[in-house]
Amino acid sequence: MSAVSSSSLCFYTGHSWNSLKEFGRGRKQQDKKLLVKCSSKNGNPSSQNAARVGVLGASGYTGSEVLRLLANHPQFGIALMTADRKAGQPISSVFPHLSTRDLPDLIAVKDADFSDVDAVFCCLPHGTTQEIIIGLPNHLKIVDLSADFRLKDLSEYEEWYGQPHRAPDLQKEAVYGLTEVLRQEIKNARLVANPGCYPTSVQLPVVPLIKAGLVEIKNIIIDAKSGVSGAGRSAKENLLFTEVTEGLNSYGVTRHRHVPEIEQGLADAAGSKVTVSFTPHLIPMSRGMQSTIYVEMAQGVRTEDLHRQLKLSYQEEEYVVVLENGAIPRTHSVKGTNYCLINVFPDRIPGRAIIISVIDNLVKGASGQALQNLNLIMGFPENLGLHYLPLFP
Ligand SMILES: NC(=O)C1=CN([C@@H]2O[C@H](COP(=O)(O)OP(=O)(O)OC[C@H]3O[C@@H](n4cnc5c(N)ncnc54)[C@H](OP(=O)(O)O)[C@@H]3O)[C@@H](O)[C@H]2O)C=CC1
Ligand SMILES: CC(=O)N[C@@H](CCC(=O)OP(=O)(O)O)C(=O)O
Repeated sequence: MSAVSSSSLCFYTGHSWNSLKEFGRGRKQQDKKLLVKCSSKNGNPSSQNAARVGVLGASGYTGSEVLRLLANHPQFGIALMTADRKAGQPISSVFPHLSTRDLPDLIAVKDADFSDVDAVFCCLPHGTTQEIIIGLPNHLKIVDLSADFRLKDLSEYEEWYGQPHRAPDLQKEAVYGLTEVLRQEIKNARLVANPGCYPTSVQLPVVPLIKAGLVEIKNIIIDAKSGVSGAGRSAKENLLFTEVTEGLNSYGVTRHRHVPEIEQGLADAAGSKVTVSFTPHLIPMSRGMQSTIYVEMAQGVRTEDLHRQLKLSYQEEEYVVVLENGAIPRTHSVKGTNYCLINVFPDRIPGRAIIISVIDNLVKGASGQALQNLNLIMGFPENLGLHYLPLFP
């Protein structure tokens, strides 16, 4: 846990939750000190920025979120950006919303020189990622947002991603980046495999309950919904406005590539194999994700026990917030932020519980968690550059 003191601030968004922890006085003072060290207000890399960062795939959705977060980061300067089809274009034309005084108007390049760069966020499609990362110089710290280095078992990678892994040695070195669960390992990593958005929303509530032996590892059912930005920015027919709006689309039914990632994380918590039912859905909103998770409780366990355990597990955490009894997590409450909100409800079927977990797929589900991880690797407070309140409505 970073050296953050967080005080509770009460919010009222039409629902009775009040436990979203907000920016404590201690943390603001700490950030002020760091800001004094940073000469460049506009995010340009300067000798006084503590680290020079590259963003690979800066013209995509997660790349743009990394840039937005870096604009507000006192210690990271943006040293370079890469793109594929959009190489040669300035960021102000690729993302007009990012053409502000707080970001340098860098031109995206195809081939970059990394000699003067300390770390990269790799926001590229899976498959392409491993080919690019294998050619990067060894001095670079890498946070990879793709799925390429998440699965420890290479035969599982081949089975679910349809091709053999082409960087097996690097895969062995990678540390899975579920920050709240693997913080100590992440601190010492050179290559972090940032988790997928659905796996983040599922593992954060379920891992502590499995570790505590409060839920059975059989019969876990996950019904998950994602905003359309989860599918990336490149044009696809099934993502046209007309295809997506005013409807709900299930996809990957019985076979989505996040199944092995979820099962890997839950099996690590359980110490034995876990099999889940997982069905994702695309819903007509631009960002946000909800996982509704149905679990069977261990003999004699009640939902109050699950709630108490989650509160305990996350009491020191800034970004995972367990709501008060009965409060329903809403995607609106996390939009644009790095928070994961969780709550637990009794099912009408005796012995079962319903867990609801919400995140912003582009922030805690991708770029925000990636920044949390790079902060840890570079020895900065974990929450640096992540101080965003929800965009509501
Ligand atoms: N969107 C989300 O919610 C989440 C995404 N992820 C993962 O993060 C990664 C990035 O996702 P996202 O930002 O949504 O994807 P996008 O499709 O929006 O962006 C992909 C980026 O990669 C670049 N790119 C594509 N092909 C190549 C190539 N052959 N060589 C170099 N650059 C290339 C694109 O450049 P150009 O624009 O010029 O073509 C673009 O900058 C993916 O692996 C994704 O699965 C993880 C968690 C959540
Ligand atoms: C809505 C949508 O299409 N979502 C993506 C998941 C986004 C993500 O987390 O992908 P990675 O595992 O590649 O990082 C999907 O279902 O494939």
